[in-house]
Amino acid sequence: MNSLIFLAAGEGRRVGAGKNKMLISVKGKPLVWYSLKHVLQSTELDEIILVTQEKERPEFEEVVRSFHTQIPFILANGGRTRSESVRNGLNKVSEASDKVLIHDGARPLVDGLFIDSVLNLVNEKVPAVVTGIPCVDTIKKVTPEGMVSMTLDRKELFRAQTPQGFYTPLFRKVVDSLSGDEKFTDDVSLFEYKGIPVKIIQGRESFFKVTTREDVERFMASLEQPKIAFRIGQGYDIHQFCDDRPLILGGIKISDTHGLLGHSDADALIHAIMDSLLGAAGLPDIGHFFPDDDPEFENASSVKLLIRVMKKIRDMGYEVGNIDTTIIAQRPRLSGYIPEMKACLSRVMGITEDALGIKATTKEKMDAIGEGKAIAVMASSLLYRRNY
Ligand SMILES: Nc1ccn([C@@H]2O[C@H](COP(=O)(O)OP(=O)(O)OP(=O)(O)O)[C@@H](O)[C@H]2O)c(=O)n1
Ligand SMILES: C[C@](O)(CO)[C@H](O)COP(=O)(O)O
Repeated sequence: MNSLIFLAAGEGRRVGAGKNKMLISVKGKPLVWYSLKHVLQSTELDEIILVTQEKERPEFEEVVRSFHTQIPFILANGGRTRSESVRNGLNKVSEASDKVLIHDGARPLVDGLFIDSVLNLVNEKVPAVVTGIPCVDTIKKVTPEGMVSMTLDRKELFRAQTPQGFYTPLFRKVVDSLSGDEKFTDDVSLFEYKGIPVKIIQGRESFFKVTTREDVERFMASLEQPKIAFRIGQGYDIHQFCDDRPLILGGIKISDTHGLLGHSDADALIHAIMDSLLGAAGLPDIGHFFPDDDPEFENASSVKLLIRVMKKIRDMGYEVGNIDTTIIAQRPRLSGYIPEMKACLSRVMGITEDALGIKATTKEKMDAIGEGKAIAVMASSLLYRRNY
């Protein structure tokens, strides 16, 4: 059985809102609503121990009711310190609990899948797991007089976050063995103090704790922007056949003659893909970047142009979700070449083969393409960008 102790009994003095920061209203909902919403995305939790100050209980109960969740919520009284609140919460954890997580309610952007992955790591042999962020700043140890006494080796330093997970029977034992006077600022410290190994895994910056007024603003700003921006784009290209050029499609030479007419190597598949990528990124088309009267691009390899387009979109922070294409050609028969095209283009674009669709069809002998005078290609791309 999996339990989570949800800490919400602080005063929020450092935020200075004149009330518990968990009850600050953000877009019409108390901050605790966001934390609980994310915690409730977990599929592994069997009970939540909600630790609150007694006088604030009704407000928290109202938030819990609003979720209409099946997970039992058990209420515990907050203590004078965070550690005391943890103790009180632990006293309410069910006897049958195997694993217990402790989570600061003040980390509203935690996610349920992450909670589940911490739970899955904990067992009798790995009895304590802490999440943290490797330090990127140089860390100074300082004296009370404001002088630097030493510089710590940041390679060995992590900033601890919650959730922190424990094998419940051992956690109970450790908590019972302490006097309660020890000063710990997080929960795995109890295990470190007792010499019990603690595993650390990487948390996420987004799980920051709302501690100051700036953190409240950072949280509000995070609600304004979508976490992932998706962009779609389409591309189309058509080239006439000619007798005296090689036929190159998808970066693959299909024949030495009966190729396509064009300023570059006339690889219509790559051209349509490039236009779809550029369009998705809101950029002008390939004619703008690789003009057909510029000698630089005469007989140019379209693979090389594709590399340049990929760099442009990656520089803007975009990644390819997937690309789908249809080659419309009456001749030659292309199905045998498609695996090679996929291998070549996915390598060039740095995407997996399953992110690239290449299909071929004919025009049933109708119109110029159907008469074998040209090849056309349609492409669609999905780009995404993470907003941090
Ligand atoms: N006696 C306490 C103190 C803290 N917490 C909870 O522990 C988490 C982390 O604590 P902190 O950020 O220090 O919250 P506050 O104590 O509310 O803030 P402050 O120290 O600024 O007063 C918060 O979710 C807080 O509600 C708690 O349950 N009981
Ligand atoms: C547990 C903790 O969130 C890990 O970073 C942190 O130590 C809590 O400290 P606080 O002073 O109670 O906010």
